[in-house]
Amino acid sequence: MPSTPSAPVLLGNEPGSFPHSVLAERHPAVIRQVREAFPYGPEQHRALDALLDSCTKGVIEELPADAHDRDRWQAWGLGQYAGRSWFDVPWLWSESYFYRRLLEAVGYFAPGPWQGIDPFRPFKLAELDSPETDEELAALDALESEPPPRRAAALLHGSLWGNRADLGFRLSAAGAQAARATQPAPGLVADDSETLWSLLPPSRAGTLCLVADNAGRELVPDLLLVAHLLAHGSAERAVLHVKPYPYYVSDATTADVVDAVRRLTAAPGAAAGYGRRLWSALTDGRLTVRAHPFSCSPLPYAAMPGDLREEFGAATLTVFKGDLNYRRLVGDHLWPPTTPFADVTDHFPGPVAALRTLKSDVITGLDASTEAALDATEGGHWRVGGVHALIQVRP
Ligand SMILES: O=P(O)(O)OC[C@@]1(O)O[C@H](CO)[C@@H](O)[C@@H]1O
Repeated sequence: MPSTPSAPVLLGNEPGSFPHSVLAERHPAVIRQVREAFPYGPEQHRALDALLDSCTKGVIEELPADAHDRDRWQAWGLGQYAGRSWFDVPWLWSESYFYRRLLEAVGYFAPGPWQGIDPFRPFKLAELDSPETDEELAALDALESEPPPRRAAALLHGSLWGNRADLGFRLSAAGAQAARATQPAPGLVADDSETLWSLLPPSRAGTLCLVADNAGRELVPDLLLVAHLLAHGSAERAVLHVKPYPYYVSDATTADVVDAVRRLTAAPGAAAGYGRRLWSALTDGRLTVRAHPFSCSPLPYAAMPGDLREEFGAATLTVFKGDLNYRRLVGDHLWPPTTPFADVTDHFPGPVAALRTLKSDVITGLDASTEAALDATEGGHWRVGGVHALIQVRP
């Protein structure tokens, strides 16, 4: 990336900054929420107390000697960061490690009765079963009479704005306020959708990779978009990348994909048809689910391993959903907002797109006039408020 100016890596150690608020306020709230959602035993409560203490006042600790993924975390930088404050290491690293330690505290990894029990599942299911989801699915009926390109555009926007359905974000006051302030639908700060569609013509054979973000009300529209693209020949195959374990509260795992597809098949109207098509695409291999360990890595995608690089390199297009995936795609730096998206993604091995609502300080690819207008009307809040969105593509 020779022409890209360097920019500072985001850390969480500046009081008053968004990253600091996530470490100091959102993480304790996540611990509280999880503790209240399950009848955990004394050992788990003690482990949650210890994590709360460590992540707010203590230092990053090594994983237990017998942890199944100790070597992996060493390779991802644990040796370098152990002993340092959670606030002084790269913010992305600190957040990812928090979720890893939270799962350990509730017994998610250890053989025993709590192994594999997703501590965020009650919140994800509540959202999937909500009346809002019913309404969104009912809206599909009206789309049926639209010509396929208009339907595709509507489904793309459904998937994009579905990214507001992020349960971690709603844990912070700013997030809740932003969700209220978003009526009617706010504008896009960058829109490369024409380029995106040019990479997915109806006759094109090829593989679409979609790197999913949140379960529930984001994953459902993601799946609807994938079903449409498969049905209309824009992709011969699709690969849905999900998280291998629960992460950032509402990130989608394989279990969440199953819940979402079952929700669709059981719905009335057109939604059930989408569900049946997805079910058969999963069954015959046109749609596959991948849960690569790197999906929960604390590192940017520039550092992805060879197998993933090969896979993305062979895809017609890879779509990254959501704020965190955007941070990992472009690098978690405080870039000047006009830094070209093509420059910060030139490490990526194939055509790549980002669909994201803006919920953190990282931003690239803006016009100078757009940046100036946003700053003038909203101060810095537009970066983190979840009110704006972008569609960016590097062919
Ligand atoms: O990736 P998502 O679900 O769109 O958003 C993730 C998020 O809520 O969590 C991070 C802070 O904890 C930020 O990247 C962003 O605010």
